[in-house]
Amino acid sequence: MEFLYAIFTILATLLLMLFICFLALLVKIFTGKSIKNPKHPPVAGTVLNLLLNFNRLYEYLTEVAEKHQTFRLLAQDQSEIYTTDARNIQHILKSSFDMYTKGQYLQGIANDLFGQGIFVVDGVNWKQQRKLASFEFSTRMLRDFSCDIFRKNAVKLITTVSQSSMANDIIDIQDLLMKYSLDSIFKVGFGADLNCMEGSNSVGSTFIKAFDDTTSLIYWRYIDPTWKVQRLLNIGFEASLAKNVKYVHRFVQEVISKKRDQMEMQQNNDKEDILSRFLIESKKDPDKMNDQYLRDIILNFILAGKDTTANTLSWFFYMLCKNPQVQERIVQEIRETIEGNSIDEFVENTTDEALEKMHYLHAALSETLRLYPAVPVDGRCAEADDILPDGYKVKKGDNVYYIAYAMGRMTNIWGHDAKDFKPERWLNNGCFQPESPFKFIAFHAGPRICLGKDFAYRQMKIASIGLLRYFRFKLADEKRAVAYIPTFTLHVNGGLHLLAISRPD
Ligand code: HEM
Repeated sequence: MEFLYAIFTILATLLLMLFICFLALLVKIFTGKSIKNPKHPPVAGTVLNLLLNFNRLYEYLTEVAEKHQTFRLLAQDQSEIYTTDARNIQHILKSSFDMYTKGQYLQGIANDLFGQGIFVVDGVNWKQQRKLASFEFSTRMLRDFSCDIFRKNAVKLITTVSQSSMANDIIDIQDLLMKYSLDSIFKVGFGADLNCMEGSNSVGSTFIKAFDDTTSLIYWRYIDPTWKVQRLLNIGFEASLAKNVKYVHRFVQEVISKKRDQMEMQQNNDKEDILSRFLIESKKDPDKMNDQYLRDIILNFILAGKDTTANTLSWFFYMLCKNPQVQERIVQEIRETIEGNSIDEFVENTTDEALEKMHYLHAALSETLRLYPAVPVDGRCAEADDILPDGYKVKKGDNVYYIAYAMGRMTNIWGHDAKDFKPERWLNNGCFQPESPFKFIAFHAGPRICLGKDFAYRQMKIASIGLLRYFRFKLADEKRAVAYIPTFTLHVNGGLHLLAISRPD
């Protein structure tokens, strides 16, 4: 009885909070001076519209963006401005970089998990991490080490798919690719083996689950206006979030301690992984670069590298099943470029040189990211009043978001066939032609453009070349609708179920 009473009290508190938010928004709608002012972006609704359309969030934003290139949704304290205008995007991400930051809103939401990591911080902290990480990412050592890991893991990927193919089993390719990318980023990040793909490490599976649950629950904070109360009372989603964050932090902390001990024992080993290189760097400034700081850096890299590439590859395979002629065209390019008698020899031959020759594959991956950007919506917070290049006013504290998902589908940006999957649009005489990063915004743009872009393309190419060379993929159930779950990245809801048919040599 007492338990039921507690549940009732919690639900009543949450409903009351929602009701207060709703009233606050109503007051704002009827009294807000800027609501009908044409100098401000048109109001398309309130943030409650996001909650009501949660399951089709990006379709909803696309529909509104088709009517207004820039619009806003009212929130309690500020406006949430959304834009698909490349001029505005260049302004917030580059020309007025210092005026648009990650902001306290995002930091308040993401801090519990990502602490002081590169994704969340601004100013001096960001500059220091960016400088260090850019240097590491440009080294030949990291490039060679990571490609070597991608190849070794690609062999495991092919072997796993081969077993399912022989048994005629359905494969959840997204699940497998998640494991592939987590094993890879873990090895490149920490120099440690997680072995998720082989399923030999139950600790690895528990870590993935805790990490995934944590990121979904953090994302929910954008939608749920009652999350702060839940956190304060340690109830509902927030109670489960707190438990998961604790587990993830403890896990990473242990990896760091182990690495430190290992490095002290083996003075002369090659410091190829990112953590070892940051640990060496930390000796120069041990007070600032303490274990917690290193934990935040590494967690941010896992977030950056795991879901983005695995999700993109999943949508890529989905597109190839929907467009079998593109699948065959890629296989033709693979056969023309890379040879090898055994799987090991073939994968070993996916050298940097070979990857660079594969223009059509590069185009097909970019086309996937145009329609299914791994980060579908991203934004910045205005630190001062401003006017966007399209003439609309922004108030200090407003968030300005760009909708990458909508942009890829807009005919005013990509032409009448914007919604079609056409790798050819990226090619000129068979050679890949890059687009302006403010138009093709999947990797962000300006000084904070994705640091792992080349790294990600190499990883995605090595995995897809290996899989497509040995198998033809088709959807296990053509009738099953494929949709996304709205989180930080574009995740296929319920996985992507495929059949892999062995290709003759
Ligand atoms: C298809 C794969 C990927 C896509 C689409 C992608 C996209 C993005 C986007 C949109 C951002 C901007 C986030 C923001 O500041 O709001 C970003 C930042 C970043 N990405 Fe990626 N990413 C991918 C893979 C990777 C990988 C594999 C790594 C590293 C292992 C990586 C490392 C980073 C880092 C460190 C930043 C932060 C840069 C900064 O704030 O200065 N990314 N990425």
